[in-house]
Amino acid sequence: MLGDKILGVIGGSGQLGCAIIQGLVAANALPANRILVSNRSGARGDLPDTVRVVTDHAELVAACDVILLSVPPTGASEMRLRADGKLVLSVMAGVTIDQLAEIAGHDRVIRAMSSPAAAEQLAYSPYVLRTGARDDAALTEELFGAIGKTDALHEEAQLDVFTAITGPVPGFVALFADAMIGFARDQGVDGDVAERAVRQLFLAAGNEMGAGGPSPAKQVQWMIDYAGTTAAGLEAMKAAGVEDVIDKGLAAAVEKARRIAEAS
Ligand SMILES: NC(=O)C1=CN([C@@H]2O[C@H](COP(=O)(O)OP(=O)(O)OC[C@H]3O[C@@H](n4cnc5c(N)ncnc54)[C@H](O)[C@@H]3O)[C@@H](O)[C@H]2O)C=CC1
Ligand SMILES: O=C(O)[C@@H]1CCC=N1
Repeated sequence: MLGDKILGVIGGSGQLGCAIIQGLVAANALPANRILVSNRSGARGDLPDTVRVVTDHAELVAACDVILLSVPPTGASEMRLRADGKLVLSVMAGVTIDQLAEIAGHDRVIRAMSSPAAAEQLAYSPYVLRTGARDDAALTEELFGAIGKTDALHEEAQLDVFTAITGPVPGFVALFADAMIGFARDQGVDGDVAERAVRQLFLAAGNEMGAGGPSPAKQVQWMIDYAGTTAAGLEAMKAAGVEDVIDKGLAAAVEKARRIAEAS
């Protein structure tokens, strides 16, 4: 279905738009010659060669069946695509589905979140759709399924939660990794060794968590029940309020995503 369409990515030379295109092409979901990019700053080197780049949105809209918006949210709500009933999707943080309907000029719109892990087909891309796009769920799942995993959400507000937790990659995980590297360095471990060790840990943990198996909550409980060195560390972290700190940080990110709608 998606393979029969022409996809236009507005902002497709940017970090996220380019990663989505790379992932779609790598997954053979869409050949590069069926993708158009419209970008204010022109082409960028790592876009597949046969992606056509234009600077005029009207040219892209006229040529494409499906339009994906991936420009910065500031000022995005002022765009007017006059997309003539064509499916318009967005991966922009904070830009609401009502604003998307204004941008598209109709309500065949889908608001999603994704991440640059799309390039490796490892993004998580949840979405909500407006009534006018209710027949487009299968195509949307094909598109986002090709670049990772996807879910249909029923409450738009939850997209702001995923903007905070799965939009940035490695995002908050990098902070935890850096704290572990810092701890090892403070114990006298060479910086390069500490970094190599922690990168390997996160690779192993990521593979294990991504493969399914017991839930993270069960894994924590097993480590606590094992009553070894890790249990001592986990209990000390919990007693120091690590979960509250994470809650506060993520709540601040969600709040910022919600403020974007007012500012954009
Ligand atoms: N980078 C990330 O990790 C994530 C980004 N997002 C969202 O994706 C969107 C794009 O973000 P990035 O790719 O990081 O930004 P970016 O700054 O790397 O790329 C944006 C691109 O859009 C172009 N552009 C700006 N205004 C334009 C316009 N009016 N018409 C055509 N092109 C225009 C710029 O020249 C630039 O190439 C944002 O809305 C952001 O909230 C969402 C999840 C993760
Ligand atoms: O940090 C950001 O603003 C981008 C948008 C969503 C996730 N990362």
